[in-house]
Amino acid sequence: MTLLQVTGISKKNETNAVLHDINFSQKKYEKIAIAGETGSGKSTLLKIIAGLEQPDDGEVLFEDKKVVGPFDKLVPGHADIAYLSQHFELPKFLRVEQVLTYANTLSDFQAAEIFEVCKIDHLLTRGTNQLSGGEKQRVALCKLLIASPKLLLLDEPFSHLDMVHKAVLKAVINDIGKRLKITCILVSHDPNDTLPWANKILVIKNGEIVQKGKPEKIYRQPVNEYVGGLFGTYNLIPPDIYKSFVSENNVSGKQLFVRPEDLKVVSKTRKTVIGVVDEVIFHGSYYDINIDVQGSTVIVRSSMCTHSSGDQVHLSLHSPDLWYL
Ligand SMILES: Nc1ncnc2c1ncn2[C@@H]1O[C@H](COP(=O)(O)OP(=O)(O)OP(=O)(O)O)[C@@H](O)[C@H]1O
Repeated sequence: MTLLQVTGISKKNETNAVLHDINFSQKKYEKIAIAGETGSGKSTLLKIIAGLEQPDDGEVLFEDKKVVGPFDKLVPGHADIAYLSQHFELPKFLRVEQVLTYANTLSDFQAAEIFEVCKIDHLLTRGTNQLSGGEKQRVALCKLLIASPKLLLLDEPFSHLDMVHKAVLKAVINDIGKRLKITCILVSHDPNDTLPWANKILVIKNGEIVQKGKPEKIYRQPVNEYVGGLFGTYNLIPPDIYKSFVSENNVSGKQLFVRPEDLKVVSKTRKTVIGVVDEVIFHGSYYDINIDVQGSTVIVRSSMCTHSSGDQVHLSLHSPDLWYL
C-alpha cells in the first residue's frame, strides 16, 4: 500500500532551483534513504513532505490526502508525519520525563515501550541540560514518537555522534521500524548509514533525483561518478588497462567502474595487470593498497596486506558484474 506519493515537487529560492521535479513513492514500512552532497536539497524535501515548507510546484499525498504547506495552515505540519531536524532543541530547565509527559497521548504501557526502544529509561529523571548530544537526540526522537506518527523523517540524525552513540541510535532506528511499525525516511550522506538500512535509496544532486534504486544497484551500478563517489571509494579504469582483465570490449571509450574490494593482488595468472604498490593505507578492518598501473592509480581493498611501497604486483578482477561509465 502506498503511504506517500511525491509528485513534481519543485522549489526555488531567490537565485536558484532548490528542488526540481521530485517524484517518488513510498510504501508502508518501506525504508527510504536520501543521499546527496551538502546543499543538494535533502532537508528542504523532508520539510516539504512534513508540511513545514511550501513547494512552488507539485504535491505531496499522504494516505491519498494532500499534505498542505504553511501557506494554507495556521500551525504548519501534519499530525501523522514527524520531522526530526538536524537542529532540534529540547526545552531547557525541565526533566526528561516532564518533556515527554507534556507530549504524551499514549497509555503508560505504550509509552514505556517507546522509552525502551529509544533507550532513555535511565535518563527520565535527568535535566535536559544533563544529557550528552546522543542522549538529547534520543529524547528528541522519543518526544516525536509518543505523538504516534505514521511516518518519521530523520534529517542527518547521525551527524555529530561518536561511534558508540551512533551504534545506539542505529539500533533505535531499526527498532522504530520493527517494533513500533513506523515507516521512516532517513537523510544521510554516509553510505555506512544508508546502504545496510534502506530498501530504496534516492540520490539527489542540485535539487534533482539523479538515481533511485536498491542499495546494491546504487553501489555497484551508479549512473555517474557523483553517485559512485557518494557511496565509497571506486576506480575508473581506462580501456587500455582493463582490456587485460576483460575479454569483451563492446563499450568503446567508456571506463570500467570497479569498487576496490572487487580487485585482488594475485600471483600471475592469465588475466592480470601489472602494477607497482605506491602506498598501503591501514583502515582497521581493511587495507587500501594504492597501485600505480601505467600512470593511473588503482585502489585495491584487502583484509590482509603483506606488500609495501615499490613492490611489483599482479591485479585481477573479481567483480560479479561489469559496469562502465
Ligand atoms: N531558508 C532558506 N532560504 C533560502 N535558501 C535556502 C533556505 N534553506 C536552504 N536554502 C538553500 O537551499 C539549498 C538546499 O538546502 P538544503 O538545506 O535543503 O540542503 P541539504 O542537502 O539538506 O544540505 P545539508 O546536507 O548541508 O543539510 C541550498 O542551496 C541552501 O543554501
